[in-house]
Amino acid sequence: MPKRIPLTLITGYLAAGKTTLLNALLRDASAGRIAVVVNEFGDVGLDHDLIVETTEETVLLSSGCMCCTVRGDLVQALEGLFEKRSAGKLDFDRIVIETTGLADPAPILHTLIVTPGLGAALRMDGVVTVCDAVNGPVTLDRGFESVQQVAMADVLVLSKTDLVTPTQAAKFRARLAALAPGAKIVTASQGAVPINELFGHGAPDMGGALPEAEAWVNTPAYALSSLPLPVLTKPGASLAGAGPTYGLFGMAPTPTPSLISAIIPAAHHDDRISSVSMVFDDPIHPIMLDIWLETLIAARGPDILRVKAVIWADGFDTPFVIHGVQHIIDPPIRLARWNGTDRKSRVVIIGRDLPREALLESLEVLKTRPMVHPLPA
Ligand SMILES: Nc1nc2c(ncn2[C@@H]2O[C@H](COP(=O)(O)OP(=O)(O)OP(=O)(O)O)[C@@H](O)[C@H]2O)c(=O)[nH]1
Repeated sequence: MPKRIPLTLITGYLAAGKTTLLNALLRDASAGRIAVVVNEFGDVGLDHDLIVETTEETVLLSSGCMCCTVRGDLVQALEGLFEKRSAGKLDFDRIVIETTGLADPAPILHTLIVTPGLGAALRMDGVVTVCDAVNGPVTLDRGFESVQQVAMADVLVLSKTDLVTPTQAAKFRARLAALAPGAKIVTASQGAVPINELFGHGAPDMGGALPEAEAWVNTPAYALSSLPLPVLTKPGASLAGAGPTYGLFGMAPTPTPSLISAIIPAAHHDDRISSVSMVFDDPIHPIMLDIWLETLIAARGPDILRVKAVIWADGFDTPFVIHGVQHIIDPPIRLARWNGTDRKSRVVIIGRDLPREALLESLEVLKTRPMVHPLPA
């Protein structure tokens, strides 16, 4: 099977410093051959002009915000890059997409996973969110889009720290770390960031091994996180009472907006993000994994920002990596190597308006075995 091309998504709110980061990246000879897709909202593709190293490999999308209207264009642009590569007209080692400041990364990742052909040709190598130390705090207060961009990130690039005091920068950094406990935070000076800090943060591919997988899921970071998270289920609801319907979340599958706004204070967007993690010492039964995933997706698919998991399944001698966005789960990738002793499975879920306690309870189902009913005599 040909090696999949790593794809990095650069996102971040308006004027956060995305193009500055991209330019610095393209100037760095150690970054390898990069094909770039830029999405500029509006009639004039300004960012394209601003990209100093404009090359054959740069594709500009300008018909709207990538997460809403131009998903077809995005697919075409990427397919076009691969066609030229196959025809020997250009070559690249990775693809970088710069979104507009308004983009929600979830549907973009979703498109990349579900599009036939692209899913097999591309490997998500990470969501990089640029956060501006000057306007970032206010931006997070004002718009939930920017909070989601932070929550989904594998890497957070802190820009414009030269324009704030060290105390302000540290306070902002702490807020980012609370929103995205598993993300790496790096500081950029005019976009300059060491390449190894930006790349290599996606789910490991087939040849991947345990350390990579552990770093990607990063359960310890989520275990330490102590965000004041909303609880939507009634206290004491438990899996045991859920019965054969597997109503793991103890609530209606689609909560009404009025219920959400009644329970979650709209003023503090950060509180709407929840993340949970769990480590399992024993192998997980594949049927229980299916049941859990299907239930999670059916009940709360649109609110799932990421599911990251390394699963040691009953009956397999190497683990699987699972990556999900919204209601789409990427086909599991079976890792080639494992260290032979640690057979722990790790699961992280990042979502919006999700009941944290109920999510944790739902994960308990992965410790159980399917019930086997004896056949009638
Ligand atoms: N002082 C300072 N300015 C920066 C830094 N990074 C970016 N800028 C400036 O911030 C402004 C916006 O940067 P861009 O890179 O265009 O931001 P963007 O996120 O691509 O903007 P949009 O595509 O319009 O959303 C530019 O004037 C940059 O020069 C930094 O680290 N320090």
